[in-house]
Amino acid sequence: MALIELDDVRRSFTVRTRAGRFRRARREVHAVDGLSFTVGAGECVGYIGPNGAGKSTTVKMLTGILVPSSGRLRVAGVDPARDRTALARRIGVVFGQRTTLWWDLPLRDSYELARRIHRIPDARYRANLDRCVDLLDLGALLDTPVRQLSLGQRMRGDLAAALLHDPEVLYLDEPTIGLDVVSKAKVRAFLKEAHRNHGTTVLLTTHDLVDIEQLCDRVMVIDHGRLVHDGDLDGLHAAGDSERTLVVDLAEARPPILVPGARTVRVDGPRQWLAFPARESAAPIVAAVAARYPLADLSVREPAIEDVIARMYAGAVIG
Ligand SMILES: Nc1ncnc2c1ncn2[C@@H]1O[C@H](COP(=O)(O)OP(=O)(O)OP(=O)(O)O)[C@@H](O)[C@H]1O
Repeated sequence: MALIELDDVRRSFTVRTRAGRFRRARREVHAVDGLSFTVGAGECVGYIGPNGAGKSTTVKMLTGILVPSSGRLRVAGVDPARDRTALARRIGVVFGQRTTLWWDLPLRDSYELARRIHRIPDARYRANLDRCVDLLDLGALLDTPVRQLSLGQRMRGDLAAALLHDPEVLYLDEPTIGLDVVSKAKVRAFLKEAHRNHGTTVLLTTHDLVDIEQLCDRVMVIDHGRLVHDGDLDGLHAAGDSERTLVVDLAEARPPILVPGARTVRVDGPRQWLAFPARESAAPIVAAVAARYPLADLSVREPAIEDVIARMYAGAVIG
């Protein structure tokens, strides 16, 4: 069953630009320009693209905040713009850069408000709150006003608020942006649990390919308001011929490392950067480096989404 359906959806904005000293010209911006896709119940789909590609405009239409200029759009069978209030009980939204929590109130009070707004039955509310507090490690923070929370704590608080009413669909807009490694891991583990054990359908916007790699089976790429890729992450890497980077810290400075399957692209003292195809495993390269060189540390870096998309265009393998 499709929970999200878009058929030739468009949304334009008229912007005024200065054209000479006294004249102003009107220009149409096609933020979303003929999007068609469906997301099935229980899918976790990455929705990525460069800045200004039309991601936020899509999510705003899916939540009913913006009305499409044309086309057909349904979420759980509902037209979001027409029935925004009914839909609000069935969806959850998390924005990495904005909070839906009450700034001056303790976390606990924001959750209590969510309980009333969504009319969550007592037993279900208590069970869901206990689960979120446990998985997101919120126990010690419940009585802290939101404005005193760190970014990572606040994000965990926001995630709980978005899931207390058991939404069928969850929109996540940059849920790991600005978080440290530990907070990112907590957020990802929680989302995995929500998706696997509760069948929540997730649409995830992010600039971090690790989010996609760990959470999504499918990734859609949007650019200039159009869908330019819909498939798995390996397919995206293959289309873009993209590369990951193995960052190697040797025990001492050495000439460029030579191992099969990777090429050394940079050397800075004992640190060396080795590029290898993103769709290949890092394991044999790590093993070869470890067998031949004295190692102090290793890490693998994902390519930037912008680079993957740029390479897709360079290879003109869009589909
Ligand atoms: N209210 C608006 N008025 C005028 N133009 C807008 C408005 N909202 C979005 N746009 C334009 O529509 C295009 C798509 O914007 P959108 O915010 O959807 O992109 P995005 O993919 O979410 O980008 P980012 O990754 O930077 O958040 C941009 O060119 C943007 O300037």
